[in-house]
Amino acid sequence: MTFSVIFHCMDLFRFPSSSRRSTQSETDHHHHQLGFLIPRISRKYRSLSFDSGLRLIVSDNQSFESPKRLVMSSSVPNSDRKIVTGPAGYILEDVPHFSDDFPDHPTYPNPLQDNAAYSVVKQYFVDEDDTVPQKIVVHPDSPRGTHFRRAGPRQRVYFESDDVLACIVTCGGLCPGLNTVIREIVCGLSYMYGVKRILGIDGGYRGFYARNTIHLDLKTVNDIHRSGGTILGTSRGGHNTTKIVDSIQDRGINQVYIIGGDGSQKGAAAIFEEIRKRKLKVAVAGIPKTIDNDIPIIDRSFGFDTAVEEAQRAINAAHVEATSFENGIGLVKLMGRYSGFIAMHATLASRDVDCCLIPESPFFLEGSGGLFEFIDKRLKESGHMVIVIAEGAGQDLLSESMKESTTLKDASGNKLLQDIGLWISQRIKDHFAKKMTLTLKYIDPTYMIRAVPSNASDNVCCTLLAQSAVHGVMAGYNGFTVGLVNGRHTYIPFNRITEKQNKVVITDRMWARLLSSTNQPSFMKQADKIHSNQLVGEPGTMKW
Ligand SMILES: Nc1ncnc2c1ncn2[C@@H]1O[C@H](COP(=O)(O)OP(=O)(O)OP(=O)(O)O)[C@@H](O)[C@H]1O
Ligand SMILES: O=P(O)(O)OC[C@H]1O[C@](O)(CO)[C@@H](O)[C@@H]1O
Ligand SMILES: [Mg+2]
Repeated sequence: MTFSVIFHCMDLFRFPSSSRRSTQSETDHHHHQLGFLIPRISRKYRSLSFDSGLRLIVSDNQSFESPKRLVMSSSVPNSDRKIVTGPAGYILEDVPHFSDDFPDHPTYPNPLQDNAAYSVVKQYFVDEDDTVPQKIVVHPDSPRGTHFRRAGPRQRVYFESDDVLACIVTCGGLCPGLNTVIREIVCGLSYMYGVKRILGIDGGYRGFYARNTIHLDLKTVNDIHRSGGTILGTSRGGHNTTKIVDSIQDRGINQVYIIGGDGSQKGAAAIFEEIRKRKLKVAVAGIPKTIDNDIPIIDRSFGFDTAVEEAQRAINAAHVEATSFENGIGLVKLMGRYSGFIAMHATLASRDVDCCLIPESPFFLEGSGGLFEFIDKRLKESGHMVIVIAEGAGQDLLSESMKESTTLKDASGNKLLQDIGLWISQRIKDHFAKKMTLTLKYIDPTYMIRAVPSNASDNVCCTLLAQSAVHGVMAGYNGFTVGLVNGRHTYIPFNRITEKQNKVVITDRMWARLLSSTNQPSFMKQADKIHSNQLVGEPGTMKW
């Protein structure tokens, strides 16, 4: 149920859910019906709660001449989506802010202004109106489209250093850089904002209510960025929103930093909604983490660059094995439960891969246009072959062959995969057994790739993400995931991060680049080709 809100000057009018714009007389009529003043707050937004639980947040610096339309949704869990429109189709998908719920919340000068390291920077604080466009490839008459609030420090903060009790939790699968993000949240809070009380949550979400906390300070995190994994431990499952928020409330925690993938960010959104319902002055910030790069909107997730770089070692080994034997095949399985970004980018980086198989691009084995036909052709051409397959690819073929219909799930509800690498290796060996001498070596570096420390580029990425999260929380922003959008750090509403999974779009130019680098066929049957043409959707968020 969405209410269109037309407001003029200092008043707010609520109209029945319709997108029509009201005439002045109707507006006057509604004004009398809803005639109420909205408490002024110290920011551009003022909030108003109706008994229906709907909360509308409007910006009040509107002049009569330039009425804006604010579309709000009262559907849970995004009860306070803040969408502001502007000229030429400008849309800001803003994030919640402390002042939305606590209009009289005190603010303090940002201690950074007295910090020697930052005082030399001319324009260190981010301007209130700085926003970042989601789409940067535009035409002269394109509408300006969706923007997100730019990350960074603001002039005023909503926490006094000694009042802060922050906690950090890591959830889901491992990813290079987890420890760097933990380290830089601790360093950012300590060095930039003088915060001394920071807790680690032990073992993922369940640690909130089932474990003691871990003390974090500059000393304990000093060199953790050199190790893979997470010093806090992680887990899947165990997200009990009530128990988690009870623990946050009982412990007096007022800042929660959640480092995790798409599942964790959904968990963060649920925690934020519960905190809001309880009217707790607690900030919740998500730092997106996934080796699969399956989180939408952001340019890429931290750890992805390291994972692609690490995958090169396995692909190179596969290439050495394949070229050392007659009709040698080196087959490498990489991570990618639902999204094939690692396999795609590792293949493009290597230039030695003859065939890349990902979950988003269906393939079949037997018959004309199938994988076996292509292997036969490639071995005849060059006598060796390297195949890279994402662990989520071909699961349908495997389930069919094993006559398995039930899909097992992990504690978080993610699909538990069969080992496609082992299965397809056996199928290839069986198929060519009577046709030619073939030597196939199967390499599975999946966990090796995600358990390593982050490389230099990801370390910088982790540092800036962590600092942006700290700046945002201290500035009173709430219920956001921090993320790089077109090279700029932004605060993204949870609902945008959790609305879908980022997948390789096989009608995108990037996939075409891959096909032209491996010269593999599309492996699509005619029916799939028609279906995929219908799939032409948003280009993937990979900005290449
Ligand atoms: N829809 C959801 N609502 C609340 N909590 C969730 C939801 N989905 C997942 N979670 C919780 O978030 C945590 C992490 O989820 P999950 O295991 O899916 O990993 P992830 O965060 O997606 O990371 P990765 O994909 O990198 O493994 C788990 O504790 C899980 O219980
Ligand atoms: O960590 P687990 O439970 O073995 O799950 C492995 C999955 O986690 C990921 O590493 C991240 O989601 C996937 O690439 C992989 O399929
Ligand atoms: Mg996930």
